Amino acid sequence: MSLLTVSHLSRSFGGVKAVQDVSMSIPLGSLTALIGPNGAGKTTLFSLISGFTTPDTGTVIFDGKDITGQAPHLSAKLGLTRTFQIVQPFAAQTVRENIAVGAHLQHARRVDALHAAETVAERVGLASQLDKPAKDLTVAGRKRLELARALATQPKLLLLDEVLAGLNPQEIQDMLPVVRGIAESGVTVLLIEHVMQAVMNLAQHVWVLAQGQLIAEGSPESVTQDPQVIEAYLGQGTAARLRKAKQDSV
Ligand SMILES: Nc1ncnc2c1ncn2[C@@H]1O[C@H](COP(=O)(O)OP(=O)(O)OP(=O)(O)O)[C@@H](O)[C@H]1O
Repeated sequence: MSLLTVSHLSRSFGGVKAVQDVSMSIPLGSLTALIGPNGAGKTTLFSLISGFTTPDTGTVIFDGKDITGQAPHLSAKLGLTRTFQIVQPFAAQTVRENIAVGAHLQHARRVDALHAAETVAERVGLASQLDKPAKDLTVAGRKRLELARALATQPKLLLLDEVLAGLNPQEIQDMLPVVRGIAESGVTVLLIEHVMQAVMNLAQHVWVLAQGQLIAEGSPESVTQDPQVIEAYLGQGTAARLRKAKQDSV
């Protein structure tokens, strides 16, 4: 069953076709990844799905409802939440209070939101940092906080925008089980990621965007060997050059 169905979604900014006629279907309970070179349209696609940007054409159906162009807080209430590449916590507030902001979507009473924040902190490995001001967190801590705030809204679908960016190899290794754990708890996850090691490690299915268009999809192994994908990342003619280099070397 599809939890999210995007049909023929397009959005231009002036002359730039950021997203062009993109259609995709995200199965309930899946962990999939959206990859593509810089400027491919990945973040714009997230913004179109989550309601931060209105599409020129196309539709977004989430959990059986048409949410095209719907305000982000209404979609979040239905269970669709996204994170942002640039993490902006309330710096002077504690980690607990920051996570509670997300929890308030489902919990009207402050005491309940603060309590829910503690449970979520456990899930992302922030339990020991709950009383720290957010500004005292490391980059890796801030990434976990962003994840926690999103998780606290109790999403059915979580759109993760580069939660591993800026982390060192050890921090990435530490974060992978956190993301996998979220998916295993029943949350459907779609992640934008440049760290290919993480994509290969986590994703069951990969979507590839280039210049606003979906150019490939499939298993991580198949898309990374797709000539069109190699060209999109490394430039025209690369796939043929690589093939020739391989033939010459045998
Ligand atoms: N608000 C905007 N106004 C004008 N142009 C925009 C706007 N948002 C995105 N763009 C343009 O749309 C294109 C797609 O950008 P987008 O940020 O979606 O790509 P991306 O794949 O997320 O890139 P990256 O991997 O570098 O984050 C780019 O050419 C970008 O400059």
